[in-house]
Amino acid sequence: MNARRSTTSHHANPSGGTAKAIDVQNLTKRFGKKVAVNGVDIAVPKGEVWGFLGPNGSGKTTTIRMLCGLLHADDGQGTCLGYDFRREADAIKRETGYMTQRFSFWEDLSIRENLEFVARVYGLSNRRALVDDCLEKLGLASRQKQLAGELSGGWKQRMALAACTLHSPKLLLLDEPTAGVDPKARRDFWNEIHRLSGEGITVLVSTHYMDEAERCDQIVFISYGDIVARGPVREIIRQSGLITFTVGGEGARQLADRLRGQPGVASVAFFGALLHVSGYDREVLERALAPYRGDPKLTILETDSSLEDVFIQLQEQAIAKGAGA
Ligand SMILES: Nc1ncnc2c1ncn2[C@@H]1O[C@H](COP(=O)(O)OP(=O)(O)OP(=O)(O)O)[C@@H](O)[C@H]1O
Repeated sequence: MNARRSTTSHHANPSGGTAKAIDVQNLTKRFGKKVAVNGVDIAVPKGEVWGFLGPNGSGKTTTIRMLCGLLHADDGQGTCLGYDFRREADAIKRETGYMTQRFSFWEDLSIRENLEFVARVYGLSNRRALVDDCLEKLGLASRQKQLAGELSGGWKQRMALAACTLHSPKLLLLDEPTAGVDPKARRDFWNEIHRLSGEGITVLVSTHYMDEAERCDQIVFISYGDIVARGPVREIIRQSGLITFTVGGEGARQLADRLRGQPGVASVAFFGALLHVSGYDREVLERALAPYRGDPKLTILETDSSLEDVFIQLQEQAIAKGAGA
């Protein structure tokens, strides 16, 4: 089921159009001969939550770091929060909260001490009240004296979110904020993201989790430095043109190897007890499944392709393109 929030028109600006928090074109970064980000365009309306997806090493972190001025772009133009992203990095940093992949706080300081430290680094006034307010909003007040090093993964991430929102940023760039965090803590974390978005904060969040992608207003899928799909989840699934059948029942598992590589079968994957068999041509796909239709122990049904089906396909296409290049 698509768990997306209903969004966004309430964030439209008074002039009628929807103002952009991020509006960059041709963003490019090379490391030696390697092109990590290859002329990417991203335009995120203010107040929306966008998901940034892609296989490991596809350029998500590099893009995020260029957007907040931590990494110099080799090419590209545009604005972040209305500032020129190449020339006004300091202004962007002041109004942006960036959460890195790795926990980067003092493990031997308490939650409160960490937040007070961050408040000092930002030169914020009225620090005590600010930290109090932030602890309260993020449900950290009762744990404020706990050492950061003793927190579970979920609470660490919550503290990191508190730290990167302390200075009231307008934009949050979150790099895999929930990696390794349990489902309940992930859900709580996402509730916070949506609460912040409700306050008008724009969020770009990278993730490998499909359920998280489905909570975003739109997603951008990047592979080998290129954007290969973008849009609301349903739209990406529709545009993919992918057709999926599920195969269930006794013996379904044994079918996987037989179906893989058959004409018309683009991918075969297990989703719990069901086998998802996907392709682009219904007729050819039906032909591949036809020999098993008569088996009374098997149930073969057409289903909506999931984002994960599409994600796997996009990834395989990108790998094939990379191999052929
Ligand atoms: N400082 C660097 N020097 C050289 N190569 C780098 C550097 N930073 C990133 N890269 C390379 O650039 C490519 C993109 O990396 P990046 O970290 O942006 O990917 P990612 O999509 O964030 O991956 P992950 O999902 O694993 O975090 C990778 O091939 C990576 O090895």
